[in-house]
Amino acid sequence: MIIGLTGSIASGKSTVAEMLKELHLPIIDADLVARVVVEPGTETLKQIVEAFGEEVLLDDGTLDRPKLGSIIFHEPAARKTLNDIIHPAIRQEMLRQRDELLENGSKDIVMDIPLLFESRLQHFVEKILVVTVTEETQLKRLMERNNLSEKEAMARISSQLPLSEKEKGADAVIYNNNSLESTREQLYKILGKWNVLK
Ligand SMILES: CC(C)(COP(=O)(O)OP(=O)(O)OC[C@H]1O[C@@H](n2cnc3c(N)ncnc32)[C@H](O)[C@@H]1O)[C@@H](O)C(=O)NCCC(=O)NCCS
Ligand SMILES: Nc1ncnc2c1ncn2[C@@H]1O[C@H](COP(=O)(O)OP(=O)(O)OP(=O)(O)O)[C@@H](O)[C@H]1O
Repeated sequence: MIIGLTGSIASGKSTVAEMLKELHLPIIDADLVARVVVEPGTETLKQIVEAFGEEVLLDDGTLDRPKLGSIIFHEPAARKTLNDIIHPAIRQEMLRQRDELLENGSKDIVMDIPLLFESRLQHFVEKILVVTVTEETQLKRLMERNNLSEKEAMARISSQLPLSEKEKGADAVIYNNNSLESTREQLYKILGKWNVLK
């Protein structure tokens, strides 16, 4: 079964992905893929520099992620420009990794895709698992984890569909406001129902 793991920024996808890794399930991580496809020398990085200028590069030629983030999380048009450049490359690499895992005999695969709904990638997966939290918890955890002001954190949260909308499109929802044990319990129950935990 191909499981799409999603949620919104700082809702707890990586936390759940870690729990899935402990169960030895293979994970395809869209955020990680998004880093690989912009490594120096790639066509994608070249296009980003053409669109945003040399100032989004660090001295060593790698992408200045905080700089690009500070542009695209505040400007919808700039975000669209970046998405149009980078998303095709991310999709291609994620599908390549999925096909490789299937060829090597993996039956259950997790695709961790933060923008699964925003990018309309529901057809990539067979089941959608949404990790959700209340808005207050999301804001608090994002500010703490990324050391962001409330304004910067809100800009990032507002760049995505509300979690309440994502919950509606889910096959299963994990409520991640409480302890990690509670989250793990919910996860195991869902995997059991889907026959992933035998
Ligand atoms: C803007 C960039 C350089 C900022 O890098 P940074 O290291 O600060 O953040 P990171 O990549 O770890 O992303 C953190 C979270 O931000 C959110 N996010 C990232 N990009 C976007 C976007 N284009 N739109 C909305 N939310 C986004 C996601 O929830 C993601 O999990 C980077 O996020 C990026 O390249 N974004 C475009 C690629 C993308 O859409 N990635 C999301 C997964 S496909
Ligand atoms: N149940 C929990 N209790 C306390 N802290 C938690 C819990 N779940 C996650 N966190 C913390 O909240 C923050 C966000 O979680 P995590 O990094 O898993 O989110 P994410 O959805 O993967 O975010 P992103 O989309 O930005 O990658 C992290 O600092 C994490 O340690």
